[in-house]
This record gives sequence, structure tokens and C-alpha cells, in this order.
Amino acid sequence: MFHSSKQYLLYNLFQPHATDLRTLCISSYRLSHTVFYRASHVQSSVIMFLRNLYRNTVNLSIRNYSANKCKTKVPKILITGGLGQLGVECARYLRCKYGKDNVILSDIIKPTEEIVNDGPYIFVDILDFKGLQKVVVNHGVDWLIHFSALLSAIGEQNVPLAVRVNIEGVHNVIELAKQYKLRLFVPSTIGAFGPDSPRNPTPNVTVQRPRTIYGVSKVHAELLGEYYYHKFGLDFRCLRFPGVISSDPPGGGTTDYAIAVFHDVLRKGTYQCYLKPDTRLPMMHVRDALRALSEFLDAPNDKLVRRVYNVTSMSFTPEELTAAMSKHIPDFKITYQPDSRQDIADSWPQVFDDSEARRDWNWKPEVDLENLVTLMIKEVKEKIATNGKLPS
Ligand SMILES: NC(=O)c1ccc[n+]([C@@H]2O[C@H](COP(=O)([O-])OP(=O)(O)OC[C@H]3O[C@@H](n4cnc5c(N)ncnc54)[C@H](O)[C@@H]3O)[C@@H](O)[C@H]2O)c1
Ligand SMILES: C[C@@H](O)[C@H](N)C(=O)O
Repeated sequence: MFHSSKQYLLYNLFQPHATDLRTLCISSYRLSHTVFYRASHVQSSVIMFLRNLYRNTVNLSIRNYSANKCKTKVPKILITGGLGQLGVECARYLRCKYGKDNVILSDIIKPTEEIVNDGPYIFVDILDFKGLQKVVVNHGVDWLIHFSALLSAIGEQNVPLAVRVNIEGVHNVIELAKQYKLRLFVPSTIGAFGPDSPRNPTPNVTVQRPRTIYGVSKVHAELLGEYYYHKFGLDFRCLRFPGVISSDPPGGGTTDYAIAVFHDVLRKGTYQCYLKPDTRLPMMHVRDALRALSEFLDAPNDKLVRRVYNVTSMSFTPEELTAAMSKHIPDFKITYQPDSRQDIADSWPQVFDDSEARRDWNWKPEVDLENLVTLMIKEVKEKIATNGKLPS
């Protein structure tokens, strides 16, 4: 029993159900009417104190509520492995959307002057957990886009390094994302499938027995991310990209030919392709890839049936790509000399089924083969002109 109304009020204020100050003050104010008012010995000063406390708190709450309603917090985004083919473009895309200073590029490579002038750049080795931790804390990171990796062809050249970067690296970022409650995006790939998977089309959920260390590390990332989501509630998001085509130099993958062919044809008028002319692979222009990434990161959690989705724009062979190029560039020569990358390509999907992404978060590609060729010719010509080497 309480010996005074004040005791009852204090007891009430510290009850666990009275979770915020506003609730506490509303209940105190109500109490001031129901209990104190009736009590003849109550001091009017106590009532005035409680009334003022209530008014101030309600005003404060209204102000906070309005502020929250009008302004959604802009996320602070860290991109690892950001100086590769996708990272630089991704930073540009997200900086337009969220502001220059809210997107931090990081890598272990010395940046060019252009990168430094574009926005924040810092050194981050994803194998250094403490270093990563320091960056996340000091910069108040909310979202982590984890691009660091060794791609399919280069991974086969240095398996121990691929294991470290692609597997240990994921262990570090996933643990960090869990500790600091970050939204974590890790890209996967068509390379996460293997010769036992259906290749035309390859659905979102099917057999995955990849034969490259790159593919194995990506399946590992997908499964670990899903596990952390179910076990710890980590906001893990992963898109399986096809070959991404842009004018920037690719990082040593199997789909790189579809970039190199534009550079070589526009510089030299010839290209020697390391895949057979009829090798069909799923592909996407970087514009679609970055839009997919951004729309997927924005998608409300309750729309996402899965944490990992296939996305694609088109599928083509080297023969089909060069036929489309020849409508714009009349004279060039393509020769074919397949190498070890042919075996990798032969184990990958030919046509990617992204119907689940279309269904759940309205994914829709915009750049088809004709547009891709037009964009690439324009962008590669601009790159060559900047470097001063456009052939006559
Ligand atoms: N480009 C594509 O076609 C494609 C398709 C599917 C998925 N992806 C995935 O997207 C991501 C980015 O691809 P990309 O094409 O930009 O790759 P990329 O090879 O061009 O860039 C990878 C970057 O990782 C960095 N890196 C390597 N070791 C590191 C370390 N210890 N610490 C920090 N950074 C390190 C490299 O310096 C490099 O800049 C990768 O995870 C890749 O698997 C790419
Ligand atoms: C497909 C993708 O993962 C990358 N471009 C590679 O070929 O390795």
C-alpha cells in the first residue's frame, strides 16, 4: 500500500510499462486529477508542477513526432571494394540520391585525384576487423555495401587469396553488421550456380553446386546472410547479378569480354574473344544494376519474401552482341580463341529467371541489347577521347 499519493505517483513512474516520458507524464497528469485533486491535503504547487511537466513533454513529443514524420533519416553508406568496376559508379549513383558526404567509398587501392574530388574516400582493408569497426563507429555508418571480392577468372588464379577476401571478408562484414545493426548488401552472381543447375532458365531457388572458388564463396555469403537474418534479425540483402556491362575496366571475370569488345573494337578495329561465339550468358548494363541495387535497398522488409534474388536484363552470345554492334560500327573483325574461361561460362546459367524480384519488389529492367550497345559505344568513345587515343 502507498502511504501518500506522491508515493503512488513515484511507484507508477518507475513501472516498466511506463516506457517513455510522455506516457509517464500523461499518467501523472491523469493521476493529478483523479487522486491529487480529490485529496484535500495536496499542495497546489505539486499539481502545477505536474501540469507544466505534462505540457512541456507533450509539446516536446509533438515537435519530435512532426520532425520524424517530415524527415526520414538519410542513411550513411559505406562501400567496400569501391574502386572496382561497380563501386565508383555506385557511389556516383547513391551520392546523387543521398548526398555526396553520405556515401563513403573505401578500398585498399590508392585513389585517383578524380575519385578524391568526387567525395569521401578512405582506406579500408576488409580483412582488418578492428579497422572496419573503427570506420563504422567513427563515421556513423547505417548501410554497408560490400563489393570487395576476387571475381571468377582471377579467383581461379589465386585460390588462397580468394578464400581470404571472399570468405573471411564476408565473415568480418557480417559480424560487424550484426553488432552495429547495419543494413548489409552483398552482391552475388550467376556464378553461384554450377553445371547441375538448370541453365535455361535458372530459377531463384534451385541446385547450386558451383565449380569456381568465386561461386563457392558467393553461395557461402548467401547462406550465411540468410542464417544471420533468421537467427539475429540482420537486415541482409543480396542480389545475384549477371555480367554487368559498363565502360569502366572489369575486375577479372568471365563476362568481361562484353566490355573488352567495345574498347578493342573502338581502339583497334579488332577483338579476340576468349569465349566461343555461341556462349549465351545473362547480362545487364550498369545503369540497370545500380537501379536494382538501390530499389532493393529501399524496399520495405515486409515486401521481401527472400533475402537473395536473381536479377537480369537480357541474355546474349558474343555473336549476337557483335551483330548488334555492327549496326553502329561498320568495319571490325572478331576472332575466337576460347581459354579456361569457356569452362566457367559453360557451367553458368544461360537465361536467368528474375520473376521473384519482379513479383516482390517490382524489379523491371530498362536497358535492352539495342540500348546497351548505343550506351556503351557512346561511353567508351568518351573514355577513349578523355585518354586521347580514339582511332581515326
Ligand atoms: N562486375 C560484375 O559483372 C559483377 C557481377 C555479379 C556480381 N558482382 C559482384 O559485385 C562486386 C563488385 O564487383 P566489381 O566488378 O566491382 O569487382 P572488381 O574486381 O572490379 O572490384 C573489387 C574491388 O575489391 C577490392 N579489394 C580486394 N581485396 C580487398 C581487401 N582486402 N579489402 C578491401 N577491398 C579489397 C579491389 O581492390 C577491387 O577494387 C563483387 O562482389 C562481385 O562479385 C559483380
Ligand atoms: C558474372 C560476374 O560475377 C563477374 N562479372 C564474373 O564474370 O566473374
